[in-house]
Amino acid sequence: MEEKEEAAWSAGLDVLRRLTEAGHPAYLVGGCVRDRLLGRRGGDIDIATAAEPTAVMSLFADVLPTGLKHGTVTVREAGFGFEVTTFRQESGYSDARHPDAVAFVRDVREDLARRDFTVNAMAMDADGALVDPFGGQADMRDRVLRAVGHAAERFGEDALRMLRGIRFAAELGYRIDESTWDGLLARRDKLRLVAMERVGAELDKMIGGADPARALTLLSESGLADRTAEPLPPAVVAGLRAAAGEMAAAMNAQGEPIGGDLRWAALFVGCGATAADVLATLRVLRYAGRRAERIASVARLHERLSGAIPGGPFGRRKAIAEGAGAIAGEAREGWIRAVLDFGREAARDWLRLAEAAPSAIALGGPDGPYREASRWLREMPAAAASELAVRGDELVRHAGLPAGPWVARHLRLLLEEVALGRAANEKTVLLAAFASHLRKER
Ligand SMILES: Nc1ccn([C@@H]2O[C@H](COP(=O)(O)OP(=O)(O)OP(=O)(O)O)[C@@H](O)[C@H]2O)c(=O)n1
Repeated sequence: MEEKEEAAWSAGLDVLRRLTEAGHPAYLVGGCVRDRLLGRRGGDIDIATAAEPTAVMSLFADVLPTGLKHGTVTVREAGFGFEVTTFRQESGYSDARHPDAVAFVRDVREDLARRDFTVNAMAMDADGALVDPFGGQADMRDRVLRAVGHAAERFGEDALRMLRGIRFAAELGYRIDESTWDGLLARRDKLRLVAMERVGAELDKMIGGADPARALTLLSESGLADRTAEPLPPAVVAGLRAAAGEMAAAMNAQGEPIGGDLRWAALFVGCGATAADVLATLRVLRYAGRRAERIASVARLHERLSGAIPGGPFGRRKAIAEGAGAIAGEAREGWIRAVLDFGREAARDWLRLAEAAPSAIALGGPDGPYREASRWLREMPAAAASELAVRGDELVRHAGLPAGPWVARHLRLLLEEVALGRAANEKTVLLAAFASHLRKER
């Protein structure tokens, strides 16, 4: 991985040299310079130059006009793509997201002046020399996130920058400069102008980042959490406020770090959001399909286990942890039924959360029954109808009845018996059990 990133970096420098040799000042700019100085690798390598797009296009063989209106072309070099953008100034911003007009300028400093934060407003030439007119290096040293120039203006130009600011502060572990924070508070109502998918993408980076708990705290303190274009469910907003501390345990877990989807699940579970809140939130944030399903399944399973759904098995957890026979048996059965209802995947996800943050997630604390549950899950001979030693069409043939919804119902009955260890997962055993179920139904 590292090798590939170094190869991309040196290909980027080649592009810079080609431009410079043709008489056009050119620099690496923005996030790639910031990350390089911080010793971080990866991410896009962006180039800014005095050359106008037509001049850039004439210099490179493999080049695509990807954003001519904004002065951007994509140069492909050594198998990597680089956005090369003409130095520009922006003006207008009537939608608080995009400039109404851009104008090409001659000096990289003018280009840097339109950027959001000092650490993002540095340029580096092909020899590694920095252009740093706003004190980005000093702010890095002091670990402070500061807007370039007048903060309220920067946030008014593009309201997304408020979320970016919180993300960078959390990711880099920087404090937010006071006048930058004041500027953010002054413009926070503009957040409603930002498309929800953009809000979702920023939140996702915060949750998946280095310090999600801090990001959530800043979101609440700034009031941005209640100012999105489409409201987040009140339970979630309240949860962000209340649970950020507790969630730190789950999301910034000391043990095996958990990935983005599970962190979302941890957040929801930890703030007591219902599965319905979860789905509503993910819909508002435009997280589609499988992801939303995965996160919601964990929340549903947790809801079941915590007894929010009647019959939750982990209610008398202390007794279970102490191994009290009848209650442990009941818990095991409840857990197995929950696994059948929500799937092995959700069960594994939930167990990983429980292990990562026993006090926040696992009902019953560090000694709670999740350890037993892990064993119960491993010992289940089948967790889905497809794992049974008998298929639906065999039941149809055996019964001599036309296929119908009864097939799925009977497969489920057989699955429960197998999963609970009351019947062996063998065809003859299952067909006999099926015959007996049929007789009872008549
Ligand atoms: N709303 C924005 C977005 C970007 N930029 C500028 O454009 C650069 C590149 O933006 P982008 O690639 O979106 O972000 P990065 O800063 O590279 O960081 P990340 O990739 O983590 O989002 C930023 O560094 C910043 O100089 C900005 O001023 N305002």
